Amino acid sequence: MRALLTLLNDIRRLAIPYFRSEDRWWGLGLLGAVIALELAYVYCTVLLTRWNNAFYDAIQEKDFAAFKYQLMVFCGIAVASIIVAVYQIYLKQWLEIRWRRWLTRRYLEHWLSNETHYRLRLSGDAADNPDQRIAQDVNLFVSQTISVGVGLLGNIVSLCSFSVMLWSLSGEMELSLFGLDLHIPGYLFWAALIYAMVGTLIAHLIGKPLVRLNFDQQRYEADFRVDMVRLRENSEQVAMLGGEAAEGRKLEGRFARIWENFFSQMKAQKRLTWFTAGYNQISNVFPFVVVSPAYFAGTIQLGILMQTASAFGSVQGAFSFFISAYTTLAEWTSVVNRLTGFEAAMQVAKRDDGLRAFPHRRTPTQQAALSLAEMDVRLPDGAPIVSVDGLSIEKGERVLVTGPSGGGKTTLFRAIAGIWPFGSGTVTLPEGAQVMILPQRPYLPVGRLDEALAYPLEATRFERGTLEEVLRAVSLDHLVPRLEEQALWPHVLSLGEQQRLSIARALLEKPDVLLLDEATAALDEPTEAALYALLRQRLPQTTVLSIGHRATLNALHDRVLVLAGTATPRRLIGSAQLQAAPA
Ligand SMILES: Nc1ncnc2c1ncn2[C@@H]1O[C@H](COP(=O)(O)OP(=O)(O)OP(=O)(O)O)[C@@H](O)[C@H]1O
Repeated sequence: MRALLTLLNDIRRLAIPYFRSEDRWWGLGLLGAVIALELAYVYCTVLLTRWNNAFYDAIQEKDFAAFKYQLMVFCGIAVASIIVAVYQIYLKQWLEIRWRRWLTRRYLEHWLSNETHYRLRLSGDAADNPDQRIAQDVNLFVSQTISVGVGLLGNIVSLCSFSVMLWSLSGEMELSLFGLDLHIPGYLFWAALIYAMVGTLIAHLIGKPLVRLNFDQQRYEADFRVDMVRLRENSEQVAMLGGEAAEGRKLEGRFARIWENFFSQMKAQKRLTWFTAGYNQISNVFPFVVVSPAYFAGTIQLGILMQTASAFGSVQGAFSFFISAYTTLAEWTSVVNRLTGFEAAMQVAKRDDGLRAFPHRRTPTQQAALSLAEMDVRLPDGAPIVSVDGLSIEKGERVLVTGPSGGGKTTLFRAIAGIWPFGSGTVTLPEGAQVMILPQRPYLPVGRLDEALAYPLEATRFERGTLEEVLRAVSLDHLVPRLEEQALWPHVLSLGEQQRLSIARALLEKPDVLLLDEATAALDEPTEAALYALLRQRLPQTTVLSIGHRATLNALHDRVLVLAGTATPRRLIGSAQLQAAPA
């Protein structure tokens, strides 16, 4: 019971915001129309049940005129039902896509703001496959919430209408059991109620494991897909390393989980179907068994028998809505759980005390371009990795950061750029200063080359001449005619070309602080030197911090800082200090 209340509360939390959003009038209008049509549909069913009485009486009485008249009545009810059914589906889908668009935008905004997508990755497995949650779960949530919600309402209304009908029909019948004449008020209603409730309860107990199994299945499917996407993205490396067999084993392993879980799902589904199929068969005759004594005793006409059977079927059908919708409900529950888990993980990732980013203090002064104070950079598990007591770098200064591999240089850069949330300390920058970090392997979005060049700004912000000029400046003249071409650029360009393209990006964006994390490591030394000279010439006001291992880099910088020490955390100190007092 508590689980049900939690589920309902989660659904409310996920669903309500849309109906309070800027799109609420559309949402409420469509929802109102869908509900009205659902009620109209129930009303048509009530009319049809009543029609049974008149129609079968006409047959029993062999009254041909009444029979013909009832056929026309039937046509009227049938046409109305068809129109209602068509528009109900149409408007339901309309509501679905509007709601989904709103919810997808909301999740995308959350996911992309405050580097949440990155922090979620850092925080481990709290929310697996966010892409699946945004693409698939949002879709399922919306469609199932509408269909289950509206279905539930329709079934409650149907239950009430037919219960009243059954109750009044019960008054005309006496129940005789083992020769005893019993008078139980509304006995047909009670019979339907008990029959349906027992069925619902048993189905609930049998179908319970399906919730967990559906949840797991979605997750295993997504893991399998993600691994194949990764393989596709890295297919060249896999081919060069001859890693197909290893990849095959991994994918087989991933698929094995799908296979095993699917079998468990099949078994659980089979158990449930044994029950539901049997239950549905019995439902065909159960009402007749209950009502027939009165018919054979001559108390009621054929029309009443048929109307009662039909009303009985509707009451029991409304009750057993949960039985027939059990798998949908199970899937819906898993979707709701996944979305609530995703929301909670995003909240944690955003929360300041959970994952605190290094505060970026902005100062109006232009004295130091960048200063670090009492930086204590840590790993996600809390282990200290780099410490910087105090460091001040002047505007336009070029500083090289060196140190052992795995020493924490990249992590320090992440902290300076403001995306690394573990640790404490302050990064101070001039007011409005823009920081840009260029990694060793630049990110090139799939699409046109000019878009990849201007990323994350829009290519249209730059004149074509400007884009051509920066390409030429970094010796990528041969790419100038391909600026409008669409391609998988990370696969088409060599790593050195990609690195030159990202230097061209920096030339376009002119950041105040440029962090080069082995951003030229794939280039030959003369080209590397030429690019550093270019940066000095084109961006003289930009403060450049580089990470690099080559000795030739020393001459390209004004100062060298070293991550010193053998134990963690390593301290960042000037190389002069290092010579004076080796750590
Ligand atoms: N997201 C992460 N989760 C856990 N540990 C991490 C994460 N990122 C980095 N580390 C660990 O932090 C340590 C420092 O990594 P970092 O990439 O900062 O080193 P580096 O000095 O730049 O190394 P290299 O010179 O080899 O590029 C490594 O031991 C690495 O495993």
